[in-house]
Amino acid sequence: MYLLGPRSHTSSLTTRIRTTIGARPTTLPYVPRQPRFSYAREYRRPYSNPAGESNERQHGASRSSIKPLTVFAICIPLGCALKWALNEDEATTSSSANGFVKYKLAKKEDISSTSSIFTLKPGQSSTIRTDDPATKRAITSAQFKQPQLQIARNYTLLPSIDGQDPQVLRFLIRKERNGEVSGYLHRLSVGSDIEVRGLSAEYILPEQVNTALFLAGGTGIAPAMQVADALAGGSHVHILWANRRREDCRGGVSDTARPTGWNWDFSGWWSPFGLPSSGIGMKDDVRPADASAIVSQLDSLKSRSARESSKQRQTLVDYYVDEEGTLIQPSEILPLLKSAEKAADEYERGKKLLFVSGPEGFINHWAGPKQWVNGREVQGPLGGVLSTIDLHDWEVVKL
Ligand SMILES: Cc1cc2nc3c(=O)[nH]c(=O)nc-3n(C[C@H](O)[C@H](O)[C@H](O)COP(=O)(O)OP(=O)(O)OC[C@H]3O[C@@H](n4cnc5c(N)ncnc54)[C@H](O)[C@@H]3O)c2cc1C
Repeated sequence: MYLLGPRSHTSSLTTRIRTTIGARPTTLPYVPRQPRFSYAREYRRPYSNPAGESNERQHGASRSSIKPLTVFAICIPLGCALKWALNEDEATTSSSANGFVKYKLAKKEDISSTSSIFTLKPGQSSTIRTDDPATKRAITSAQFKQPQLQIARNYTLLPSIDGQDPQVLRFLIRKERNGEVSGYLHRLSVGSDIEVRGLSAEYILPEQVNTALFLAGGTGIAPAMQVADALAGGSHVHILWANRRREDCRGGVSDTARPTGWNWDFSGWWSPFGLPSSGIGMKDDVRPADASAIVSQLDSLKSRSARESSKQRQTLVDYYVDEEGTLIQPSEILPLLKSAEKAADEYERGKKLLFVSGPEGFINHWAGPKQWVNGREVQGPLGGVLSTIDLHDWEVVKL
């Protein structure tokens, strides 16, 4: 029997709400969500600017004769506007009204033609810390503000790399075609201000995890990396990472041997990304020298787990590339589930978690859509390909 969830737990943890700038700051354990790649538009509050308001009044005043009362009426709003403008930095950097704090875009590292790693450094005094013990076993994301449109989107925090300042934040952000926030972020130059709010937890890992198996699509690798980081050395982690193009996972070499006859004809096999499958077979047996920063970080996570654990608790990564016709097959998942179950019986207990993370189409294909209940998004029943597999006591988590 499979469990989808733990349902009540994850439904509250992974609840997705439309996010407005004016909403309360979100901190653990409250977990707001907004659609990952869903086309739902978020509520937009019209941009209101106290300075603009005062200008209007100023304009109105200039049409009338200048009387002492009028001067007074002009000065007060002008003074307020000036004070607001001068205090703006303080307000946005101190967990203020809307909880956003100012960061500087310190580095933008291209991973592919559509995605980059954004490295953020604190703008002023108040920051979001990545070493908070409360977030140690959580999959966390932060919200980025698009100031002109007054909308915000979630981006999953990448785990720290060796020697990283705990005040620094890193994110893998894909530029969506016509995407409002991702487009805005990708247009920013290094040194620009970015307003960020968070962190919030999408999911908190149970105390005892035996195995975490990830079906990750595209930027869905970020939560997989957080889990691999949190469980390194203590649990078995196996990530199956699917991408549209090789450039997204440049230099990635799969750990698990392929089944014989891997160069099957994939025509007709449904691609979760909607691209035609060419059936040209694996290409990741040759690792270019210039592995992407994400692949390098995955390699570091694998080395760390190998150093810190026995063979049964290692981190493995397999790469799948749409344009190469290598797609995650249901027939590959079953043996992985079985071998993890066998290892669990032999070595130790703990939960067996099967995560599905990535674009909406990817999640729908593997685990069925999430559902909206009373304005909140919940896990919904298990559907898709995984519903046709006997999952025993694996828990499925849609991220
Ligand atoms: C918890 C969580 C974590 C996330 N983590 C990451 C992450 O680490 N990295 C990452 O890159 N993303 C992540 N996302 C997704 C991210 O939050 C955004 O959804 C994504 O960047 C798109 O936002 P946008 O404003 O750029 O695009 P939107 O403006 O919201 O548009 C999204 C897509 O919809 C299309 N679209 C817009 N309007 C319409 C319309 N009317 N009709 C048809 N199509 C339309 C656009 O062309 C675009 O392709 C995460 C989401 C969640 C919920």
